[in-house]
Amino acid sequence: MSEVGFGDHLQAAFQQFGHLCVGIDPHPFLLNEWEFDDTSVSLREFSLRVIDACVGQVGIIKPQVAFYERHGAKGMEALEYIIRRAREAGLLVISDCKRGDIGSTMEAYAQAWLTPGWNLESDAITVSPYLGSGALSQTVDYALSHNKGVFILAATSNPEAALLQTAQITQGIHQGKTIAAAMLSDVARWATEATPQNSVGAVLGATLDLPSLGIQPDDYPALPVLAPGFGFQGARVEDAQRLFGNLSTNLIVSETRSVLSAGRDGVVESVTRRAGEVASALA
Ligand SMILES: O=C(O)c1cc(=O)[nH]c(=O)n1[C@@H]1O[C@H](COP(=O)(O)O)[C@@H](O)[C@H]1O
Repeated sequence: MSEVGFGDHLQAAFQQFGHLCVGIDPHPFLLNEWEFDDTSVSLREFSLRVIDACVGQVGIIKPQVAFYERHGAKGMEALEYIIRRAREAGLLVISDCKRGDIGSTMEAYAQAWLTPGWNLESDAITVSPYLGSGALSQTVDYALSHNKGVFILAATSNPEAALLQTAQITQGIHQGKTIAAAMLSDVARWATEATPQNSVGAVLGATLDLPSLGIQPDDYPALPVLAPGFGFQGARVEDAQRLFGNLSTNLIVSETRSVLSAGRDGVVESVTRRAGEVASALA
């Protein structure tokens, strides 16, 4: 019997709840709006409220690790706790830790975040290929052999990224492509070869005009795509099919501030409404 991997859980989440992923980024300004102080205890309480609002409405959450790291060991303890609670409640947890280093160091990060039973065990992580995508091969192998997922940054939503990610490669198998297109091709190759399927994906910002980065979405297989940039950063989910073409099949629509700025009293309504809007946009 074949193993049930991250990709299978992702498909089940899409089918049951649609494509919304609620980011949990406890910005100090959000903590303040939610009438919490800026402490590790508040991080935990804030996150648990978001998790409660998500259970039964969305299938995927994405805690942003940086906001927990801000509080040192106590913040990381809060993160461990909320990841465990979310996974016990049936949510898929993509820990947004954006690790990127040489291969042997990446292996340690993969162990930290993707080992069953370990403190930070998540269902998937985000990683950066900007030390060379080959440096991520152990991470991809580790994730797949533990039925976990990996999302590799290809084209990011922030405007500063363009200078680097639109630069053209002048040698090797990707000669003539932009860096973003080359990264996406590498991710697509891993994604196609991966078993369990749908467990390796790319991060593509929804704020981008992909063709201007040399990326024609319909030229790629329908790999999982984590797409931040909807909502607060300005992209509209109504445009998702047009922006992502074939890649919208397995699109994870990631939103944080647009959903969480509803405040502690409005978050349940906000998550429910947004999940419905995303489901209709990608039906
Ligand atoms: O990997 C990410 O999630 C990510 C990639 C990217 O290209 N742009 C981007 O904004 N993000 C993350 O998505 C979140 C932004 O959420 P919003 O509040 O919806 O803008 C933050 O946690 C970012 O670190």
